[in-house]
Amino acid sequence: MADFLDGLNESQREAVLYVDGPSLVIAGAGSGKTRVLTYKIAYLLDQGYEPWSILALTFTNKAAREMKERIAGQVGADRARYLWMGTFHSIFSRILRFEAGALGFSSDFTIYDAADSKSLIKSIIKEMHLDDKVYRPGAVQSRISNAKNHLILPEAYAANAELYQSDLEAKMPSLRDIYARYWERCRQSDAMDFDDLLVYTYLLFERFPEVREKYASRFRFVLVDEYQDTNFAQHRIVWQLTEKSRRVCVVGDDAQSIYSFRGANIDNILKFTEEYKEARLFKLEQNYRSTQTIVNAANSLIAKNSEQIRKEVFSEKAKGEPIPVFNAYSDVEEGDIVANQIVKLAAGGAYGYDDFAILYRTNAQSRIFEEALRKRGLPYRIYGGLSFYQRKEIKDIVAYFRLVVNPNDEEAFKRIINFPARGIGDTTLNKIIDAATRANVSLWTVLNEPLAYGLSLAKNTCAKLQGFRDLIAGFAEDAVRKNAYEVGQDIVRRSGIIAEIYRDRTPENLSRQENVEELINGMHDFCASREEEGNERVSLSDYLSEISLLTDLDSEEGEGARITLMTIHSAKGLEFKNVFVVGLEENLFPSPMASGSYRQLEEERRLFYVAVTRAEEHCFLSFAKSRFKYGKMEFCSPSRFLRDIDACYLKLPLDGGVPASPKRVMSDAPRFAKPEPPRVLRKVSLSPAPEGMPSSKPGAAVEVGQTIEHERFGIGEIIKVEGTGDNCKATVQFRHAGTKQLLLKFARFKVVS
Ligand SMILES: Nc1ncnc2c1ncn2[C@@H]1O[C@H](COP(=O)(O)OP(=O)(O)OP(=O)(O)O)[C@@H](O)[C@H]1O
Ligand SMILES: [Mg+2]
Repeated sequence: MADFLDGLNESQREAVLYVDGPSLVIAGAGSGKTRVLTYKIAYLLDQGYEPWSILALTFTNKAAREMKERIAGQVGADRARYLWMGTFHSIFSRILRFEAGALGFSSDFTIYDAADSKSLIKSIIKEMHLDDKVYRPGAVQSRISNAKNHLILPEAYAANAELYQSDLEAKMPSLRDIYARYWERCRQSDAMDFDDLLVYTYLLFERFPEVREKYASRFRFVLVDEYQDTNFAQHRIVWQLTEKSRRVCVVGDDAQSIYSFRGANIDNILKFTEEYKEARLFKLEQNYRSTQTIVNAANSLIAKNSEQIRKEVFSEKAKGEPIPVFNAYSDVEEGDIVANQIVKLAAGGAYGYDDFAILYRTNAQSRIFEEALRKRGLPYRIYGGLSFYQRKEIKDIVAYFRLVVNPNDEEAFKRIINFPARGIGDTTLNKIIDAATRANVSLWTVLNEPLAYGLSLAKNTCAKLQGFRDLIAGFAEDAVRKNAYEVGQDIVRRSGIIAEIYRDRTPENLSRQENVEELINGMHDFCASREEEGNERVSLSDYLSEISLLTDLDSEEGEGARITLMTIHSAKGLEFKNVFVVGLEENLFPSPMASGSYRQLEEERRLFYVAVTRAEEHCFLSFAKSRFKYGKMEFCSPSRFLRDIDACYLKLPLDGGVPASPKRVMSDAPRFAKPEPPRVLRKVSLSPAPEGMPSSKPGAAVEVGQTIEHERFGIGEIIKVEGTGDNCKATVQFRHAGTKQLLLKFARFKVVS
């Protein structure tokens, strides 16, 4: 024990060793808050706490995984495995699955993602004959979400004069009715949206004191990272669990609170010491991440905010170089400057590609950087694009899975009732929705007995509905006996989806085919690994619970080092040797939505602080003087935030220099980040039989017999080449990934021999 405490400084050690009551660690970026939590958990385990009695709540699942790995290194993987560690959403969905019955849900309840809830809100607005230009679904969704994050349920919402007033001002007087209807519809669908996972956990503990007691005594110690970004609901749940035990430790930095648009509230930090009166406050002042220049620059920046808890932060690392500010002529040139800098730094040999991150304010900025990196053959990975599970073909299949597991799932129902096309049109669907709404039942219930619910339908429409019902009911029967992988494969084949996407061999379809195979392979591996852990039959429902909260941050790291591209919001808690903070322009960063409000401007400044403090050795800032926006060129002026950093820490301003001559190593990378293929041998290929004669070799630089190295599938031998030009495809027998057909235009590989 003494050994590993050596890795802490005096104040960190004090914070770790204090376990007798509530504590709060407030400290600046890079000062070891997350490290304190990690060590504290190891310490608790060492003190005899059982792993399952420790609950640690992190901001991303990835953060939880990394923490667990570190703890495993200290106390052994066997013990670390049983820790309750994850995001609020993933931990509480687990608890809710156990306790769903009490709340009137089944344990197979669906989790609606943001797109599902938006789609349901859209239908409701339509059914209520409201104007969707006034009641914009996105705006309605965020108001409902905000209410939920404040634990305001529909009844209380309707009774609240202040909220009504605000809805009137927004010209949305019916908002409370939409909310009430939305709430009911989710219940009928046996579905919870992301916010519900918190609301229902809170309700569970509030309405069932014995259940609350059970969890409050199971979790003997509760720890929370990034506490500044918890919302009211999360804050209350932590209170429910620890009011009695008082064993709670939260860490955070008010200067990094960047999620107020999601209901996070810095006041939670302040309230903590009011509610846990005996709480001990620990401060950490030494930054172990960044050079002195970066720390000082960040300090000078955040000092411009008026609302903050005063803290000292210093670094004893190298002084470091002043922060260069690049002044690009255009957005495209900004991309080139950044890519050239990376080439230059990487050439020195001191850095791998995973030592670089490009951080931007909005996802839309990624494209330019992608192109610049791609031109130079630099490997990268984008986070925050569509995650694998949000792609259309995957969502379609997952909708089948969802309906099979939970036939009441309205959004899944609507998505696939006529996909693939089976002649059931919108008119019929609308009749079903109407009847279901009138009778307060799910769409599935109406589908089962259309006549009983007064549906007037043509005979052949009835037959089609019956066919769909039987298809799903058949899968559901199988799902009780078979494992997720077997049912999944069956569904993909028998639903007609395979026929649909193998119908023609357009490049889009080829990539869809690959994705579907990826999904099924993923299911195979999921079942295999769960079975290895001793689970008997891994059900489709188990699989769905596993994937419904995954984001692209959670997919496996790519093989080989890559440059990271992400928004600053997703970079929270992370660190990289070299960080590029780009697009520092007015109307972009700060975001145009923030410029009008002092509070929001301060939040944008905190966001900038988060960005700069991700850097360990080099931080680069850049802005462009012109940028393509909404299809036209706009001139931009440098961000006011650049003036907030003391000039002595900056190297001002630099022009781009000569763009490097682009060299091509790999061809086009796909637009979105993709989960890596599982490491075990692939068990299935869903492709139909290979086509007859190989066509003549096209102009592409590959031929049968060559060995290639693919970025994701590894080493393989080309066994067939067909098609020409853009349609040129190679069939490759990979050593560890089975046989794949690659469209050369898109494939990322190099010829080895
Ligand atoms: N006492 C220490 N000795 C050596 N390295 C340390 C020490 N404390 C922290 N570090 C290192 O400093 C870096 C920052 O630590 P950590 O990520 O825990 O900070 P943080 O306060 O959580 O930062 P953020 O506010 O960005 O989340 C990590 O690489 C960590 O391993
Ligand atoms: Mg941290």
